Parts: sequence; structure tokens; C-alpha cells
Amino acid sequence: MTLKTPQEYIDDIRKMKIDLYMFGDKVENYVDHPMVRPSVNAMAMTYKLAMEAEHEDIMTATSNLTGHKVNRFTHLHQSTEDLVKKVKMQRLLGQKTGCCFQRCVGMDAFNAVYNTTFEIDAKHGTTYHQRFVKFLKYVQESDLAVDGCMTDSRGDRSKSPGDQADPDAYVHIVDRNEKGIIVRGCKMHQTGLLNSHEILVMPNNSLKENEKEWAVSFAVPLETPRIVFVYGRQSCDTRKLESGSIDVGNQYFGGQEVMAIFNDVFVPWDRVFMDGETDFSTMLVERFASYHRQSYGGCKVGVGDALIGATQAMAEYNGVSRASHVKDKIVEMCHLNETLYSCGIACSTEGRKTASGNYLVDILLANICKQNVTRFPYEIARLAQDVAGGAFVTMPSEKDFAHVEVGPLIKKYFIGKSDISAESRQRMLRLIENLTMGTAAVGYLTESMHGAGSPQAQRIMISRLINLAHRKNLAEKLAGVQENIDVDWQ
Ligand SMILES: Cc1cc2nc3c(=O)[nH]c(=O)nc-3n(C[C@H](O)[C@H](O)[C@H](O)COP(=O)(O)OP(=O)(O)OC[C@H]3O[C@@H](n4cnc5c(N)ncnc54)[C@H](O)[C@@H]3O)c2cc1C
Repeated sequence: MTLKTPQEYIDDIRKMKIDLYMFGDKVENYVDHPMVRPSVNAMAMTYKLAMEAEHEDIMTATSNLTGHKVNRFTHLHQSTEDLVKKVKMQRLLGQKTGCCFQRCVGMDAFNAVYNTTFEIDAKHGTTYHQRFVKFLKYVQESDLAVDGCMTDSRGDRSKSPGDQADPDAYVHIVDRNEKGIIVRGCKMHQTGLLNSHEILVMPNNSLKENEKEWAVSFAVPLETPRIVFVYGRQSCDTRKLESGSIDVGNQYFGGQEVMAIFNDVFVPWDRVFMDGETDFSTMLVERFASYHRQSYGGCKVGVGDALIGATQAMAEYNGVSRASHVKDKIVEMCHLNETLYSCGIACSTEGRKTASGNYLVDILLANICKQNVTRFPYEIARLAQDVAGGAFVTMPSEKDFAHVEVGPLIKKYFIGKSDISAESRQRMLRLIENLTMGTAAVGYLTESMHGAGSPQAQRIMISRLINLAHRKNLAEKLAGVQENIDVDWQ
């Protein structure tokens, strides 16, 4: 049986013993911690939907490695159809959770490490691909969640890893022996890290030939000794510590980002997938980034669907849903959201087979997709805030609404349309706050900006991949600057 139930998944995570810090304290049982639990629930949804017949086609696939049915989050894409289904799966999850559900980064890392290790071995005669296939079979058969771990602390951004004042600014190999390597450094912003069974580390950027120690990729279980985890704060996060279910905005789900400090961590050789091949660092980073830039054409769209729904609901609750400018703003939100989805689908259908056999998205279109993702969710959020009205930033707390004396008064003045309860309005306003400036905005907005690379990273790729000479040629033929040999009739 390769599919875990959500309960089996949560039981796995609950058993983990890791070195975790949060608000200055060590935390033992993080699964049941109210700050963390919504993110566990979001990850658990990736397990639940895979068990449902209705979603089987999108949520599961047949493994090319074992022939068994696996969760699509652990699958190697075997066709452009697989790439499209991936985007559809991410949209579905975004709709169901209204937040980052955290399992995509690992899936994107599997596909990039799989095809890059194949090409490293072909050139260098190494055996990384076999090792990685063994690891991935274990992941698929045990239905594991894996953190895709790329972003280093990075010190001075103008300097490459080998030129940093502190060499630990990027994860690197500090020692090696017959059993494996020892690594040191820190990976930042790790989405869903505590909700993962394993960590799959990749280099952060292109490397120079003399930067071999930084050209390292490996996988380790979360419970590996000498890794220290520090939980990241999110805007409005302590609302999760309050009693009640309204002010938190999203009652069940949330995201998670964690810092992982590798304090001389031992990695056995069979878990090392790159060791010094600086000539392949660019390929691994670009391929991972492209898969991940495609991902955002699904997951952010699903969250966008939830925000559009909340905006439509607020327009109705406030009695303005028939106003022409409100209708037009909601149409614009849909237009922007579906444009992102179109980009996700386009880079999938234009994908191609790699030498290893799995499929890679069209890199140019994946970068276009992500470039739009750095902008459109902000505009969608702006329009949601416009239509919702200002109460989502001035509304009293849930406790005031429940107070015996002041509560009835607040409710009276929080009624919009007379047939809608004050509580429905209150809940929807908090969801809009959550998505546009609260905990979920971390995933919906800032992650849209910086996740899978800041906007400039895509612009560099676009300028590298776009063929301007070809376009200039087209124009010169049309303008008659060049002879147009296509017009060969009398
Ligand atoms: C919510 C969230 C979730 C994330 N999840 C993950 C995850 O799961 N796994 C993972 O590995 N990473 C993850 N990331 C990290 C993400 O990939 C990085 O945030 C991104 O690459 C930008 O890096 P940075 O935050 O260090 O910003 P910086 O690199 O410091 O960028 C800030 C600005 O400086 C510019 N800049 C940077 N370097 C240069 C330079 N050399 N020259 C000129 N300009 C420069 C950038 O273009 C940008 O405008 C996540 C990030 C966020 C916000």
C-alpha cells in the first residue's frame, strides 16, 4: 500500500523528535501546537484528497519506478498530461485549503534532481542517479512528504558562495570520510519543513569551478542529529493562540516556514546526489526553479479562487453585488486569476522529455507564469480589499462580539444586508484579512513575490531565452529592410 491516510501521516509527524525553537522556547510536541497545527492540516489534505475516488485521476499516478499507484506529489512527470494534472491538483488544493499546502517544493525538487543526476552521471561516470532512484522509491512506497530545500542564508548578495566573508553563508561540505560527508550552513524560509519526513537539499545558485564544496545535493530525514529548526513568524500568527474560531480568518488551515541550521550534519554516501559537480549547479537550480514557477500557476490560482469567492460573498453581504463597478472588479479578479492558470497550463503542455525520461516544463513559459504571479495576486488582493470595505482592519475582536453587554450592540451595527448575520459578515471579513494581510498573505502575496526566485530572477531568464534576433528578422522582412523570400509568387 503506497498511499497513507491523513491520520497515518499525522501520526508519523507526531512521533518525530527534532530540535525545534519557537518564541525562544524549545518545542517538543509541535503537531498539536496551535500555531503549527493549521499547517499540518493543510499538508494532511494532500493525503486525504489522494484517497478520494473523485480526485484519483488528478491526485494519484502510476510510478514509472515501481509500477505502483503513488500520490502525485511523489511522482516523476511522464508526459505533458502529467504536467497539466500537476497544475490542476495544485489549484484544487489551493481551493480546499486557502493557503500554501506545502508539498509542491519537494515534488519539484524530485523531478529536477532526477533529470539532473542522470545528466551528471552521463558526463562524469558517477552513480548519483541510481542513489536518487533508490531514495525516491522509498519516498513513493512510504508516501513521504519531503521539503525541497534550496534557499541559503546567502550573506552579501553581490558575492558568490566562495567569496563570502563567512563560508557558511551557503550550505557546503566541511569534511568527508569513507562513510559520507559533513555539511554546514543554513537554509531559510523552508515551506512545510516540520511537516515533512525528509529534507532534499540542493545548491542555491550557479557556482564557479573553485566552489566545489558548495555544489552539494543530498537528502536526510528530519530527525537527523545536529539540525536545529527555528519556526518563522507570520503576520497575525498569535491569533492562533487565542480561543475562538473567527479572528484567525481561516479556521482550519495555514502555511509554515522554518529556518534549518545544519551544524556539521553527517550525510551517508547513499544519500549524496551531487558532490562537487559545479558544471551542473546551473542546470539543477534552473530546472527546479522552472518546475516551481509552473507550480504557482496552480496553487496561487486555487487560493485566488477562494479570495474571489470571499469577495463575491462580501459584495452580496454588503448589498453591492449588483453595482456595475463591483461586478467589473470581480470580473477583473477572475481575468487575472485565469491568466495565471493559463500560464501554468501553457508551460505544461509545451513541456518536453528530458534525457532521463521524465518531463520538463517549457522554461520560458514557466518564467512568464511566475513573473505574472509576482504581480497579479497583489492586484487581486487590492480589488478584494476595495470591494470588502475597511471593516476587516478595524473590526472588534471575536471576544467583544461575544461579550454580554457590548456584544449585542456590536452585532447590531455589523449587520450589512438585513438577511445576513453579523457573524457571517465577520467571518468573511476575517478571511479576506487573512488572505490579503494576515497569515495566508505570507503564501499568497510575499511567497508569490519571492518564492521560486524574486521577480528579477525571472526577467534574467526571460532575457536569456527570448530570441530577439528572430523577432528583429521578422520585422525587417515586413518593413522591407530585408528581402522577404517568403513572398515568392507573382
Ligand atoms: C513565503 C516563502 C516561502 C518560501 N519557501 C521556500 C522553500 O520551501 N524552499 C526554498 O528553498 N526557498 C523558499 N523560499 C525562498 C525564496 O526562494 C527566496 O525568498 C528568494 O529566492 C529570494 O531570496 P531572499 O528572500 O534571500 O531575497 P534576496 O535575494 O535578498 O532579494 C531581495 C532583492 O534583492 C535583489 N537581489 C538579490 N541578489 C541580487 C544580486 N546579486 N544583484 C542584484 N540584485 C539582487 C532581488 O532581485 C530582490 O529584488 C520561500 C520564500 C518565501 C517568502
